[in-house]
Amino acid sequence: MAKKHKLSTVARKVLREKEDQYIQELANRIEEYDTKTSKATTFRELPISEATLKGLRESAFVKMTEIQKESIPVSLKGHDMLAAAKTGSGKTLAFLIPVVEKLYREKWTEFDGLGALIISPTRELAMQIYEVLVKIGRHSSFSAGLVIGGKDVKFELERISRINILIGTPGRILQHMDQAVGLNTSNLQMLVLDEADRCLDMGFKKTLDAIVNNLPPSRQTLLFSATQSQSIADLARLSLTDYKSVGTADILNPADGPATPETLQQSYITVPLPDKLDILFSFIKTHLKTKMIVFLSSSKQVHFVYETFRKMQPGISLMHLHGRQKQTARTETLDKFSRAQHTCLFATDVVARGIDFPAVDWVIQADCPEDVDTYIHRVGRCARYGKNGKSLIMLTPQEEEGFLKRLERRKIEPNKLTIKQSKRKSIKPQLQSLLFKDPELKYLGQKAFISYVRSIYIQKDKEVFKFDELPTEEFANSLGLPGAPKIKIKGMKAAEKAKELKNTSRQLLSLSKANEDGEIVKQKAKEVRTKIDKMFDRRNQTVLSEHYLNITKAQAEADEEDDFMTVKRTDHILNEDELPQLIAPTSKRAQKKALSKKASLSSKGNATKLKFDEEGHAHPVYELEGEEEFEKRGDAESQKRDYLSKETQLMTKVDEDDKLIAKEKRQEKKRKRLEAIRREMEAAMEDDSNDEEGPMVATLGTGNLSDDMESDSESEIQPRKRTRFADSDSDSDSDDDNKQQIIEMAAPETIEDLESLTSKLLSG
Ligand SMILES: Nc1ncnc2c1ncn2[C@@H]1O[C@H](COP(=O)(O)OP(=O)(O)OP(=O)(O)O)[C@@H](O)[C@H]1O
Repeated sequence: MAKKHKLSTVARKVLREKEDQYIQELANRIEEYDTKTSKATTFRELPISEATLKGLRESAFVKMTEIQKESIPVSLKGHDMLAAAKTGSGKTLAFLIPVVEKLYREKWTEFDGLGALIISPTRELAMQIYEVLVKIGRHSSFSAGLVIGGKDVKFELERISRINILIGTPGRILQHMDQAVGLNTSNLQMLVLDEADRCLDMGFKKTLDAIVNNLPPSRQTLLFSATQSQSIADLARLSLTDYKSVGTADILNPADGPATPETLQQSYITVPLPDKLDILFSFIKTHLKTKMIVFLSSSKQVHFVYETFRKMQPGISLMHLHGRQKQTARTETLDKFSRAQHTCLFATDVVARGIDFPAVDWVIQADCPEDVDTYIHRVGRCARYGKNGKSLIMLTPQEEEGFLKRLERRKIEPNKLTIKQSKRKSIKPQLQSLLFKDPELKYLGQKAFISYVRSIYIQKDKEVFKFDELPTEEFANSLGLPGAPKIKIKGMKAAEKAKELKNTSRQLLSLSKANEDGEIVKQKAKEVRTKIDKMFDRRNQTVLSEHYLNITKAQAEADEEDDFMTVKRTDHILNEDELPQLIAPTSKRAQKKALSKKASLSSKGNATKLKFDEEGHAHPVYELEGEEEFEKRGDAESQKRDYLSKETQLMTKVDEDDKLIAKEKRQEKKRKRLEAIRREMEAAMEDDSNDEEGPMVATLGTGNLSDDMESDSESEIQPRKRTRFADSDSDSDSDDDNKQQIIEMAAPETIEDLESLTSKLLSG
């Protein structure tokens, strides 16, 4: 036994020496590789390790894409890099291979701690990078981990110290760095920023600065993106030293052609805002045998369109994905959509960047993106890796000219499409009926309306997004709403504010308009209204007012719109002229009601208030006291002084109490305001792909990602069924040497399994 052990030690020593020699050879080959003259087209021709080559081969990666050919040899040489390449061109491998190779050449082990940090702006993208890393690094001997928020930091701490390659979203990574015994980055060799320009966008800048300040300056840094919207100066902030630019000229210089894939067929249609949903529904109905993504501007839009279209059954499976869903739901949808053949996914820009969905036929941009970069990333979800794909953008007449001009500047010239009249079908009546029947849907509609209007209002590019020209009333109708919910925008002009103030007499107005159920039936001058219309209005009023009450009750609970927009009123059309006056009820029923109220009051005459003494005798509230009794209590002057002093004391006391109450109220209000700001910041980070504050966490070695995501305590994690896998080169576990290559692990079926797979130290 001892002899055997000695032998294997010797064998290991020999192996180690061989490995050292091999690594030295690799280093020499890298040194000798001439990035200008060498014409390697396959991964095999690169100076990279057998372990990585094997991982690549087993994942069917043989030939390199352009960006891979250009960037990998340069990164292998240890240069900092700013790399840009079109969507779907294989950037993920372009940075993962140098990362894996660097640690391999450094003979990194779990005891060396964190060797590489990969930052992605969204959780979904982080998970995807992780999956690719697991595939190509399956024969490498270090661990990888995913930190995307959610699990309490303590839970991750023990595991994080053993991770060699960490992938995560900026917020969560920083959170770990901020821990007293947090992430130890002193040994870090490489930093990668995927979707670098997005990582530098507003909201991430400070976080990234803080992260970078925590990293050793000697590291190698790689920045990758499909667009380079930020200036080079911004990127240099990340202390790129003596960096090489790869592929950036194509992306930055429109003269070299569009920044979109050649295999992408791009088109646009001009659609008035109120017709958008009709056209979208017709489009889906006529493309049932396709896989498409429909981009909308906000989570609420996505939610509303998904819920209503689902009820109208277009004949294709529908899915939805946005930043306000729980991470488990998001992951599940991503997974389902990836596997589906014919389906339609409604999404926000949370999946606009980086996500590699297989075989997407169409990308529909139902709402205009905020800028051309977002356009490029959205359409980049199809036509990936040389495959064909089609995109369609719906532009309102207000947006058309401005946005096409911006696209043209980047050499993107989509074809104009027109819609056949015969294919046009209005879904307005169906939507109205749906919303009429389902108060929740109606509420969603109102929220969708508000968030769309808000999204236009907050756009920076006022030449494209013309808030003042929004056909709000027609748009609200097109969503199935009876009218546009009124929206108050902070910073309104004084005149508009005065107008709002005028509305305070609305209660009076409402009273006289109340029907027998106490509901307010809105009047629309000279408009013929059906019974259904009236019922619809009544329902509408009830639904929103209920929610409105909830919204106004606690400002702190208000969602992000409430910062600068609030639902000001719930009935939709208000004739300002009729506001402050006393209103004569117009309907017969209301007249009758008003009269009967009046009649009943007058018939009762003026009420006299009485009070009862201890014997039960009634007295008027105010009784004149007899003169004798009055004089018994002293002269009038002293009685007056006593009375005044008593009342003053009382008032001082009441005043103090009032002040105390007012102070408490102020403090409460302040607390709520701060709370609202905190929530809003969290929501802003959570939405639009800025997900690092969210509640999800996954670390390598937990064994099951979904358990991590759902459970709050370690104890909730269930043990999994374990399967034995052998290294493909070893076919028996009977002999001791082979036994060393056998790893016990769970069957890799899902991302959770993949994650647990990398937690093991696999032998190379
Ligand atoms: N060398 C290769 N051989 C075969 N397939 C590849 C190769 N490189 C990448 N791919 C495939 O091409 C697709 C796009 O790759 P990837 O997601 O890395 O693109 P990207 O450039 O990062 O796109 P985006 O800018 O949208 O993030 C993926 O499905 C990937 O598996």
